[in-house]
Order: sequence, then C-alpha cells, then structure tokens
Amino acid sequence: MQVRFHKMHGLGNDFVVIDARVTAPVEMTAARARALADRKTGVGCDQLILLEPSAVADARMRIFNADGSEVEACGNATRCVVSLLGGSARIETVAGLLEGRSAGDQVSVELGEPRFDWDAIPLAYAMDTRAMPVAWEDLEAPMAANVGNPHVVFFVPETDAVALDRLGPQIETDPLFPARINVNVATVDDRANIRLRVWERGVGLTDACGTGACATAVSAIRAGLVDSPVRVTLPGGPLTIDWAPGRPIIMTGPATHVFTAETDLSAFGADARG
Ligand SMILES: N[C@@H](CCC[C@H](N)C(=O)O)C(=O)O
Repeated sequence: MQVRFHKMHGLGNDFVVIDARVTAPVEMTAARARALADRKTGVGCDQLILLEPSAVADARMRIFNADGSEVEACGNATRCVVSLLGGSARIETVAGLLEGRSAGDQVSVELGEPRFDWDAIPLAYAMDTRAMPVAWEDLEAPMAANVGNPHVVFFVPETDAVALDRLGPQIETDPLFPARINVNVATVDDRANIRLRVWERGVGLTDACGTGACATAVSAIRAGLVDSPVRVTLPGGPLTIDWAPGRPIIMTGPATHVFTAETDLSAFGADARG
C-alpha cells in the first residue's frame, strides 16, 4: 500500500506523519511502527504519527514511539499536526481533545490539566508526588505528573552532569512505574528559566520533549520554584509553558515541516503484529 507521509520535527524531536484522514485506512501495528521509525533501515523518527478521521475533531491523532508502543500524548507532534492542518485545529487523542493555533512561526497548544495523584501517574503504590521517597544513585526525591502521559521530574544542580543515557533506561523500566515513565532531569536557572534533558519512554534521549517540558514546568510551579510562564530550554531549543492550578497547560514553540514523500507500507512489517 502506497502512502504519502510528512517528515516533521519540533526542536529536533522528529516525526513521520501519515495523514490517513481521507485515504484508505492504514493498518498500524507495533512492528510496522518500529520498522518505519528505524533510522538505519526505515524512514527514521522518534514517533510515528497516524492521523485518522474523527467525529469530534479535525483529526484523530495516534502516537507510536520508536519501539512500537502506542502512547497517549506527544506535545511536539501536536504542534506539528496543528501546523500541518493549516494552523488552527482541534485534535482528538487518547488523552483528550487538544486545541492549537499558530501565530507566525510559533504554535500554541492547550494540553489539558495535569494530574498529580499517585494512581493517575500511574505509580505502583501510594506516595506523595511532590517529593517521592525514592532514589537512583544521586537522582533522588523526584516529582511526578501526568500531562496526558506519565513523567517523573528530577530537579538537579546541573542537568548536563547527569548520566541520563545510563540512568534513564533503569528509571523508565523500574517496577514503581507500571506503565513505564518518561524521565526528566531539570535545572532551574532562575524564576523564568529551566534547562531540561529528557529520556523518553520507548525512545531514549531526544532533542526535545514537549510533554516533558510541560511536566517539568508544572512541577516547578507546583513546588514554587518558578513563575508562569516559564521558558524550558531543551537540547533542541526553548518552549514556553504557561500554567496555573485548575487551568489547562499551554505550550508554545515551533513546528518544522522537512519534506513530503511516498513509501510502500507493505515493505514495513506488513503482516507483523505486536
Ligand atoms: N516526544 C513527545 C513525547 C512522546 C511520547 C512519550 N515518549 C511517551 O511514551 O509518553 C513530546 O513531545 O511530548
């Protein structure tokens, strides 16, 4: 089956976006998503995004990590899809209905209200998500937030000094996190600026993670460390996050279209399932 796809990125967090809103349905399996995302043998991306028709929005967005797992939310891809759909769009996701709008080269999306209860993260057992009584070597007492997907956030003196490539996979797969977890390591520079690195669930180290920036910002606001709006600078560049308790999170940043091409989907994990 021949399909058109768009290669896009948000601050270097890159996507293959297949728009199946008006074409024949695209059957996406974990194996097919993994094969497409493979940077050596496939097209290559952090997330595979499948747009399908929606009865309640402009599109239904399905999100597959590079390891093939289907997940609930992706902040950077949401901005890319808003831009692809013309700069103003309502998008249906597993995490809820998201709205976005472009202004110049910036796209703002409303990502819903964060959840902080331990079972909403989810964690394996009850604990205070403001200062969790756990540690992995020097990384200790993280906060946790679910911003559509699950995140743990460590505030550290210097994010660049953390061996996230080694500790990220350990924390991601710790039994404390029954749905696995995205791992954020952040340094608060001042009340308006945070620097952040992210080990993404199902991917690894990425240049940027929109939901990671949101989870980190709301955690820092909740802890009284910064004021809203706050700039969160990732290796790929900055995002602005605006949030107050009881309000949805608003994330603003760029969305870049790289190219459009066609590929034969049957070459990628045609009959593979799971
Ligand atoms: N890159 C994303 C997050 C993608 C999903 C994440 N890896 C998960 O498993 O929840 C973003 O920009 O938010």
